[in-house]
Amino acid sequence: MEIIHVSAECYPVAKVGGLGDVVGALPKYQQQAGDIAKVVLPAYRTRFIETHEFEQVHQSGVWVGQQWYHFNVLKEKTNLLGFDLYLVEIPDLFNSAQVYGAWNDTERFLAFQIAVLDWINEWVHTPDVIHCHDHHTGLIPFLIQHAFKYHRIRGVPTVLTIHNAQYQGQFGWEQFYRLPAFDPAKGGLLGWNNAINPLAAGIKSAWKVTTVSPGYMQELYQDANGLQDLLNYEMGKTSGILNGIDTQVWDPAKDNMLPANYKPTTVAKGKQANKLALCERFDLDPSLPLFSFIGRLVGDKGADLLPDVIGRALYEQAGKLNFLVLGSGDPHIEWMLEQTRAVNAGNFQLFIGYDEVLSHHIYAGSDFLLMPSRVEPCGLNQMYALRYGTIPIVRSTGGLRDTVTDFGDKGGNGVRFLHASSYDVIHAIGRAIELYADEKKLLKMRKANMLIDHSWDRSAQQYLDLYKSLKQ
Ligand SMILES: Nc1ncnc2c1ncn2[C@@H]1O[C@H](COP(=O)(O)OP(=O)(O)O[C@H]2O[C@H](CO)[C@@H](O)[C@H](O)[C@H]2O)[C@@H](O)[C@H]1O
Repeated sequence: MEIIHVSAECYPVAKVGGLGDVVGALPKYQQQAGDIAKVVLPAYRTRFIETHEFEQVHQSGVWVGQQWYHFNVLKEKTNLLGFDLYLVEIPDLFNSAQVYGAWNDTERFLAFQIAVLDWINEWVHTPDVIHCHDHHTGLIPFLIQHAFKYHRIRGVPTVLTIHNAQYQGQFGWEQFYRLPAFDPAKGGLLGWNNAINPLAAGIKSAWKVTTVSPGYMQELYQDANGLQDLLNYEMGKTSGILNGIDTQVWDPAKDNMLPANYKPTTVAKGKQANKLALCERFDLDPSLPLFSFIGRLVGDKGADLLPDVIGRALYEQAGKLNFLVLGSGDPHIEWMLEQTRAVNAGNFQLFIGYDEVLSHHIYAGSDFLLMPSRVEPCGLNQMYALRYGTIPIVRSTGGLRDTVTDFGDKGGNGVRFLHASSYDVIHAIGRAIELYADEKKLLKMRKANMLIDHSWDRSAQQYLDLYKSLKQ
């Protein structure tokens, strides 16, 4: 079976968050299972793209409204990632390393989607399925079915995976002329709430719609940032498939980004060595339990709670714990965290920015990983934490609820709390400090957590079963 993943991110080519991890891993597992998996993404000017070799396999141009853009399709030469990587180079629109947040994002991702379909339309064969990820590729299922120029590939099944329904990519109806000509009777499929909504268009037009955990799918029927009615209407074609993690990239026994490698049997010594190096770098006392946070500093991740949580926990539990935060995002949250550090520097350190190597080191060198997310479709951090013997402390929501159980219950692997409030997070931290004091229990949990299988094998099979169900 030939599967084409179309995405805005793919690790290690271009990664902003968890979407990159998923699109960098799932195709690899599909390829290992004997299928042909290809990934197509825009050619940003990221370090990976600048430092690897590509061959040109196609060149053409697209009209986006009255604007003409030349594009090339480039293929990575060595199959380095374990699957074929194709980049759509549109020099006029993707001319920096920036993935999202450009003033003309709508134009950039529209041109990208049209270029991808134009290219696939020219192939001599057709793929078995086109798998789209998030709203940046959400117009593809609509265009392939209703834009006149794609009639050759009309029958190709499409799957849309929602990694985060908070982001939908809406733009005004006055811009509909930018899309390739389509059957006007079908125009309503593009819209939601008086705007063209690429995520809604994808949900309406894709043959199957998935999201990244069963728990989040259930939540989306109640609240999907305005799309809940649509998801209820389309319920029959929706399902939740839990993300896996790339156990080759995320393996504490072999991870070359760590100062010290370790496995379940050597976790006590290994984690201590990583913690010592981490605490030395950030000037923190290694004898205290280390609570860390890694991620985008946005309200959905509960990052706005961190300044209050850190300030109050360090006051209430003075001298009993340290915090470390790695992330970037909302400038106000960044500023609040800087202020919190200014008065708690001995027990709280902060790295504002994106640093893949440091993130690996924090997963390995921390005792606890905090995830007070308001919304968490799946969450990968808690699975990385489990694999690195770090205890996750999570709000009971979405994929976090599907993967973390409370240590108060038999066989529990982490600490869970209910509300995204400082009070609940601080209470959970208090329970974690008690757990830390029980060395025997902590070690047993760490060892057991490291052995939990969150690899992609099972989920990749679920995707395969889904694709097979689409074969006519
Ligand atoms: N400053 C920083 N420096 C280094 N690394 C950083 C970093 N900030 C984040 N990361 C890394 O980015 C990834 C974040 O993964 P999440 O699953 O939390 O992501 P996100 O919310 O972006 O993705 C969405 O898609 C994913 C995939 O489906 C879902 O799991 C998730 O719930 C959904 O919100 C992890 O690999 C983390 O280590």
